[in-house]
Amino acid sequence: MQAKLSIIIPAYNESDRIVRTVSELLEFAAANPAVNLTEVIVVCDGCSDNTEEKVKTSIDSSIVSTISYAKNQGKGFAVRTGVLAAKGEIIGFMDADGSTSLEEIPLFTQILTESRADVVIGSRSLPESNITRRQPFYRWLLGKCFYLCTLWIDHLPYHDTQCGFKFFTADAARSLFEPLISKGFEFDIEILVRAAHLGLKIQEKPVTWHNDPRSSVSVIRDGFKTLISLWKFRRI
Ligand SMILES: Nc1nc2c(ncn2[C@@H]2O[C@H](COP(=O)(O)OP(=O)(O)O[C@H]3O[C@H](CO)[C@@H](O)[C@H](O)[C@@H]3O)[C@@H](O)[C@H]2O)c(=O)[nH]1
Repeated sequence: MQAKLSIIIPAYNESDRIVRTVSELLEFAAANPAVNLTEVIVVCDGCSDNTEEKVKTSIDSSIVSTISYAKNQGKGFAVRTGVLAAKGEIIGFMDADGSTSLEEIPLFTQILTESRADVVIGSRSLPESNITRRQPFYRWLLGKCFYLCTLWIDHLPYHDTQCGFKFFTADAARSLFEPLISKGFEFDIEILVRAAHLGLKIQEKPVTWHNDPRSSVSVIRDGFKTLISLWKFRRI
C-alpha cells in the first residue's frame, strides 16, 4: 500500500482556476496507482471572491475539504494552516494555478517513502527542468537573486527556492511548519533554512512548469520583504 498523501493548495481569490486545478489533481491520482491521494485541503485565505463556494459546489469528492478565514494572512500562513491540519504520511503543497505538472508527484512521493529524503522540492532552474512558458525576466532575475543570497548567507545550494511544489514526510512537515514565523512568500526560504538547521535530507528535483501570467506577487513588496527576511532567518 502506498503512503497516504495529503495535498495543500493555498488559494487567494482563485475562483477562476481552483476547480480546474483540483479536478486535474483528482483525475491524475485516480489514474495513477502509485499515488495514494487521501486528502486535498484548499486553504482560502481571506478570499473576497467565491473560491470556497466554487470548491464546495463544483467538486464532488469526499477527500477534498476547505479551510477558510476572513482576513488575508499570506501564502506562508495558509500553507502552515493546511499542513498542521493534514493527516497524510506525506504532505505536499502546490499552487492553485496548476503551473507545475502533476507528473512529478509519483517520483516525489517515492523518494520520501523510500527515506531517500525528508523534503523534496520542485525546481524550475535545473538543466532537466522543462519550462513551457517562462516567467517574466524580472521574476526570473529575482529568483536568481534569492538563489545567490541563500547560497551566500545560508550556504543552501538550492537553485529554485520559490517553486510552489514541495513535498515532505509528515514528521518533517510538522517540524518545519509548527515553528514557522513567515506569513508571506518568504516562507519557502524559511522552510529550507529550518530543514538545513535540523539536518533534514533535502532533494531538489526538476519539474515541468507552465507559467500563468496572472500573479498576485509584487516584485517590490514581496521581493524586498523576502530578501530582508534572509537576515532574520540566520537566527532561527
Ligand atoms: N492562501 C494564500 N495563498 C496565496 C496568497 N497569495 C498567493 N497565494 C497563492 O499562492 C499561489 C501562487 O500565487 P500566484 O499569484 O499564482 O503567483 P505566481 O507569481 O504565479 O507564483 C510564483 O511565485 C510565488 C512567489 O515566489 C511562489 O510562491 C509560487 O509558487 C510561484 O513560484 C497561488 O496558489 C495563490 O492562490 C495569499 O495571500 N494567501
